[in-house]
Amino acid sequence: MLKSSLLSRDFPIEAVIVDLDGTMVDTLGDFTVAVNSMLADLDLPAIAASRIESMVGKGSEHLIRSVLRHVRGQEPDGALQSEAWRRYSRHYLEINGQHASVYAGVVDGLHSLREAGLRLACLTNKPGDFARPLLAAKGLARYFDVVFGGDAFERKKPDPLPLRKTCEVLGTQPQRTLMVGDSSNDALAARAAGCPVVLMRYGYNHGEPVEAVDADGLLDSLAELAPMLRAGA
Ligand SMILES: O=C(O)COP(=O)(O)O
Ligand SMILES: [Mg+2]
Repeated sequence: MLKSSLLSRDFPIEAVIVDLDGTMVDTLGDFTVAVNSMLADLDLPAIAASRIESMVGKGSEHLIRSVLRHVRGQEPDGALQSEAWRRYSRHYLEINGQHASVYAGVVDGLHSLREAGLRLACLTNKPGDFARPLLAAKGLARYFDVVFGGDAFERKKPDPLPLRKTCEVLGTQPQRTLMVGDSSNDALAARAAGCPVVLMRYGYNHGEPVEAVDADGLLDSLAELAPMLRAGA
């Protein structure tokens, strides 16, 4: 269901910025395998996928820090953090996409948005070197004019900077650029940047119900979006 403000004739949507993890691809399996391989290397105990799910969303450095804090019960020092990061990124790149699946409706949804003449950007907090091969492996890269990872700009979502910069590159105003995400990170960044925002109900919202997040609508499938935008144009 979308709020009517999103369908305003004053600001028709010209471009869509799409989040990656939890929005287009269910990557929890990849995160779990890479994190637990890293923990095994460091002789640390494994962590459950359900726990990892609540730690995903603020980029890989944040994930590693949260995992180490959880399994050791204390803040990791810089040396452990960098060794963990080195091992995690090696494992992640080895298995990238093998334990991940594209959510139902994503391919149809992206195809329809392009058919409707909208420009598309992928903006994720995942490092760009992880995101680009994943999009390519899942056949999603072709839909995007640009792809920005969490290391593309000085700050990540929930800071509005990545959305503002992406709008600049797309050549669209924030009010005409819709953010599609799955978490409060995406919604906070969009609100602060002045972009309308819709969230998928099925993603990872730091273990919190997504219904509680301030957004312009919630979707069960990305395939619902283009017909809704067309109806409001
Ligand atoms: O890698 C993460 O932490 C989450 O990435 P996302 O911004 O695509 O949800
Ligand atoms: Mg996400």
